Amino acid sequence: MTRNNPPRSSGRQGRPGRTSGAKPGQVAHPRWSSRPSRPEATDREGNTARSLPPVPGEQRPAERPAERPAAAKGDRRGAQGGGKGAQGAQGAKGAQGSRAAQGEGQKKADRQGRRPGAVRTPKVLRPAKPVLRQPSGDPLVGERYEVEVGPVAHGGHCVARHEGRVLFVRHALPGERVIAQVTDGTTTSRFLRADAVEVLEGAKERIEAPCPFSGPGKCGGCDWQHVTPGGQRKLKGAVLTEQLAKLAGLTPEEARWDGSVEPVGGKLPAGEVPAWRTRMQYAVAEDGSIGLRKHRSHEVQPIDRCLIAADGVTELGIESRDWTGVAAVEAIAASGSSDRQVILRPRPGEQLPLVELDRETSIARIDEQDLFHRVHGRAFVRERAADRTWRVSNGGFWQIHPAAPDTLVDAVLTGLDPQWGESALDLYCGVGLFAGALADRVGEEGAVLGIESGKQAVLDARHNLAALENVRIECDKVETLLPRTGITSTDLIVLDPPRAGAGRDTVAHLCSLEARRIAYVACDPAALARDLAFFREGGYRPVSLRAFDLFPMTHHFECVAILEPAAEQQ
Ligand SMILES: C[S@@+](CC[C@H](N)C(=O)[O-])C[C@H]1O[C@@H](n2cnc3c(N)ncnc32)[C@H](O)[C@@H]1O
Repeated sequence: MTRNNPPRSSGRQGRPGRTSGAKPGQVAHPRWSSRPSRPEATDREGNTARSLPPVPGEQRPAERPAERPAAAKGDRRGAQGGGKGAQGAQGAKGAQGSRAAQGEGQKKADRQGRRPGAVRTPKVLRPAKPVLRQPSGDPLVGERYEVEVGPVAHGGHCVARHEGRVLFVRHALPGERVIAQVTDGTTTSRFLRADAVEVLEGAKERIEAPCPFSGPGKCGGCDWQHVTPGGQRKLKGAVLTEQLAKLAGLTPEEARWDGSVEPVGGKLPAGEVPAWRTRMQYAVAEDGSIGLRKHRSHEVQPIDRCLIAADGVTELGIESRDWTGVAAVEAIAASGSSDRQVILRPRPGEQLPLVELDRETSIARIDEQDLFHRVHGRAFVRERAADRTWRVSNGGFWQIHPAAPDTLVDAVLTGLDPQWGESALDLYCGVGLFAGALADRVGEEGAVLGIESGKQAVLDARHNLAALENVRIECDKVETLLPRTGITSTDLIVLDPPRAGAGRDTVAHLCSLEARRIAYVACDPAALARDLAFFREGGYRPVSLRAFDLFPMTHHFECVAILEPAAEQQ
């Protein structure tokens, strides 16, 4: 079979003459190759030159069936993210669909004047368009109410009430008495948003915010600069407890969670802020000063330093430059290598300025058609984690906290306890982090199938895991490709979906595969809790749940839930 062919629908993909050892329909144990036939330049959204339609009259060399491009439409990182159509041969119907999609893509490309080989860029660097909504009722913005602050809620704010109306209050802590100033809402709003602008009675976890740009009306990046590190983790734990109860009907005990949110990255001296953010997205004000967006706003809070930015980012000196003519700047400092990448979006009609930074860095540009261009240096950074070097191209997905990949891989492997010869799925696999770790454990008698919708991430994953013949990476949406594989059982599953989670249909499908264990890596506790309820419907229960503080100073955190068939737990 051709190297990059997807699994055959029988699920038996062993090399001719070789016994795979897989049950019928199980992820088989062939010598899958992760090697792409030919590496191609693509952007972080995954469009390759070949996946874009040819310009009229252009002749392209004939493509091997396994390399037939999927669809012309680009993937989107995160919840939006999937390409259209599986890569590779899906039979005549699939090929026709693919060609039809290309035709559509061609029309769209013609409309947009897109060049062949040009690649799309993610939403993240696109200037946001203001949404114009006409609110009903009289505006209450600026009104001040004295309130007693109630529990923390999902999203980084606390809940309070004033004359029966719910307020979501930022910069507050449970149990405090504060003056809350309304930032959003009218007399008819279901709830109001507010900032605690004055603290009348503070909680014991309250501290002076170390960052001068944090606070009411300022930078929207950190939610909890005013809270001790231990207090932040308690808040995150309270949010997880509440989401589990509300959306999964589970107590911490039932979820097999000890109630802690584990600190990551070692203890710092009191008052010091962890510099963990290896990827920063800066916004640029009209006057060229750089900063970060205010909370729920397109306004820029100018900054001269971000305390949570990793040293490798801070050292670039981005904040001390004039960025006139630029709309957005993204900076990446890899962990375990000295690679740095800065991705710039010039304002419409403006040329890329001469970029002089304090450290050597690769530069890329995003043009008005959202196309990604390498300006100089590499189009990728090399990250080091889980005993491997990982190529991550064009600002594609990689965990932001430098300790996150190792922490999550360790939690997944500890929870799944992969055995030699087992088969595994790595869903939403990005550049292959968990697939690589699983492949080492299941060995050459085992097999790992990774599924990822971002085409560039797939190329990176295939490159990163090229030495592992027991890994295969496929490019498509999980929900589209998985049912088409014909795989009816597997031993292990890792899923690491975007914030929106996996959803009912995907979870139902996963439950039908009769995996011995499932590891669910989740960055949103609400999506996790909802999906745990779906897993329960499918007969799976958590046997362990861990939460990690991988986003200090913000309300975000990461969870790893390990699930087993409920029957096994009796
Ligand atoms: C949270 S990241 C996890 C990546 C990887 N597991 C890691 O730790 O580096 C989620 C990944 O899912 C991809 N993705 C988003 N929606 C998808 C979908 N419907 N099907 C497959 N992949 C998807 C994104 O492109 C992204 O790479």
